[in-house]
Amino acid sequence: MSKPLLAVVDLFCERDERTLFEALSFELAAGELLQIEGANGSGKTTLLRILSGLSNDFEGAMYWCGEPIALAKDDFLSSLLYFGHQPGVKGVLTPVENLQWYAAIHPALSADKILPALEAVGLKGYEDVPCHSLSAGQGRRVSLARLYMNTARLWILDEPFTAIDKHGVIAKEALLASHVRSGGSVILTTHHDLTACGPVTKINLDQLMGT
Ligand SMILES: Nc1ncnc2c1ncn2[C@@H]1O[C@H](COP(=O)(O)OP(=O)(O)OP(=O)(O)O)[C@@H](O)[C@H]1O
Repeated sequence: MSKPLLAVVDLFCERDERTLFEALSFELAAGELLQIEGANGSGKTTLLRILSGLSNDFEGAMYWCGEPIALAKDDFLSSLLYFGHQPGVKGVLTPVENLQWYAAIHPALSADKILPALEAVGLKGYEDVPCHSLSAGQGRRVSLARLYMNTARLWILDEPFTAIDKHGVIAKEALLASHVRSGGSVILTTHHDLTACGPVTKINLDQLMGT
């Protein structure tokens, strides 16, 4: 049997002496979409940051393709696209410049896909406008354009649909569906009901903690 892409064993995390989650174990297979649910403050962002290697403030173990994640770090990081709560878009740069910068620092991003990606997120005509002149939703779309440019096996997405209009959400759901169909995996948080992504595995942090 093939090993899971990511395995999480007995994760425990507390902040300010409050347990956010404990005894959290799960496996993520290639081609699986996992939605982390929970109320505001339940620990979704904290969990995603731990899973992405951005926070070491936890107990428990994680495995990447069967290897302890510390030993598989290079492969794990080059296989990961993390989309954080903040758009990560520099206002003084244009959408094209922002994406050129992303492509330069992330090996999973392909620079020749920048213009098609901006068109795919509805920003054709805005390629060379400084991002501080864009709306909140357009700024978020610049960041989301990264998803159209990359081949990372694992996407970890924190509230990717924030500030995105209804048509944009439908398009992003189709993109997630296409990613998992082609064998990619997704872990995301969203308060939207996912209706067009295919099968969704869910973990609810409130239920885990009995709150
Ligand atoms: N660096 C930190 N130091 C101390 N407490 C923190 C830190 N980061 C998060 N917390 C606390 O941990 C709890 C969980 O925060 P987190 O952002 O993970 O929740 P969330 O489920 O993503 O919430 P939301 O749905 O509002 O985005 C909150 O009470 C928050 O105040």
